[in-house]
Amino acid sequence: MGPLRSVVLAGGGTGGHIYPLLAFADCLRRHDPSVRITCLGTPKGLENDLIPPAGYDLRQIPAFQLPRSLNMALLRTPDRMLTSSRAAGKILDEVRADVVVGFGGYVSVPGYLAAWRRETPIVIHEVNVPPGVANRMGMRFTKHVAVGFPHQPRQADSLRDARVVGVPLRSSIAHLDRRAAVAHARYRLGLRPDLPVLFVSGGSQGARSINLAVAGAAKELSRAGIQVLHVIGARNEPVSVPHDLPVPYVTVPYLSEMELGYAAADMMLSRGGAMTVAEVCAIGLPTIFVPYPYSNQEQSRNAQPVVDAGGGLLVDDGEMTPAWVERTVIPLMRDPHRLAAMGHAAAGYGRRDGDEALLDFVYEAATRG
Ligand SMILES: CC(=O)N[C@H]1[C@@H](OP(=O)(O)OP(=O)(O)OC[C@H]2O[C@@H](n3ccc(=O)[nH]c3=O)[C@H](O)[C@@H]2O)O[C@H](CO)[C@@H](O)[C@@H]1O
Repeated sequence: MGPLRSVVLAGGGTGGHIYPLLAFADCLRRHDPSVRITCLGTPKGLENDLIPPAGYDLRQIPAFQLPRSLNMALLRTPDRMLTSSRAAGKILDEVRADVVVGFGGYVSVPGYLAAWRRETPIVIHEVNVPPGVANRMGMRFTKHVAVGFPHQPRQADSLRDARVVGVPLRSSIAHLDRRAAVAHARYRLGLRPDLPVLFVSGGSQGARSINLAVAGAAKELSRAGIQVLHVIGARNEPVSVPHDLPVPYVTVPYLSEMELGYAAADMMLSRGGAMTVAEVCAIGLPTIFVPYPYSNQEQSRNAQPVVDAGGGLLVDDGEMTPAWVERTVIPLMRDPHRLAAMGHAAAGYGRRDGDEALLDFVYEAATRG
């Protein structure tokens, strides 16, 4: 592999764009501690909470609102986007970027534009079908497109020539041995070691419908001897569950050490964000997916292949009621054989080496142009 001296990483807004960026940065640093890594972010995005604590240089460029459609974005290339792209360009020049790797989200667009103007190689990593607006814009400037899942090139024309590399996952998740870590994880989370655990998460923002449905079933779950670990979402109102439940029902606004939740869990109930799908499959955790209903079926498309392989269930958000949770979750959680079979099927769809595969692709793109 040829040497890379300086790499600029762009992606932000939600956890779904930032976590793969960080996992890739870790992989890059592991392979070559001398490579300079610079991340582009906006002043308000979640990247400010996640990237600097992970030890990476985060440079802020001015934020702008990206229209939801590509045509609108191209028609009304707003002044603010140009201002942002000039700011990104200054950073690329200063760090002498060899390559820009973008993970989507509005902050990646100025990075793509600036790199294109300088003829700096661009690599795009996309985890969704269809690709987001930012990455679709970026694809006009590069042929180096990588995707997270094998079904994406079959389902979106724009991804037909993309390389399937998998999804870069945090190494604490990619290398998680659930069986070895379960006792410690349950202890850390205040859960009992001996009873099954349902792990509930609405993605990086939390999900109100899931929160209400599961909390509404708290009494019945508890009566069935099922413990719950429930990530509510930092901006959502707390859920109300009875105080005198006989088994633990633990709620947290956000779980930074997501691997603890994954290790503690026997089953997950979650949104179908692409990172979550990639993570539960990599670790073989059976999951009930409840896709976010307002984003163009993006999340049901993420989860469908896993469900087809037998690794999980797919449920409409509209069905999320306490009665549904009681009817479906309780019998499933009481059936360890079925859970094991689902976990095994999910693992068959997952992979743990997305970071390494993307790194190979980036080296190729940067050295061959
Ligand atoms: C509503 C919406 O548009 N959602 C999109 C958003 O999802 P969003 O960012 O919610 O979801 P993802 O599931 O892709 O990623 C969530 C990430 O946050 C982490 N996490 C979550 C909760 C927590 O307490 N702690 C924690 O660390 C998860 O481990 C995961 O790595 O980006 C995804 C990737 O582009 C898309 O597929 C989703 O459709």
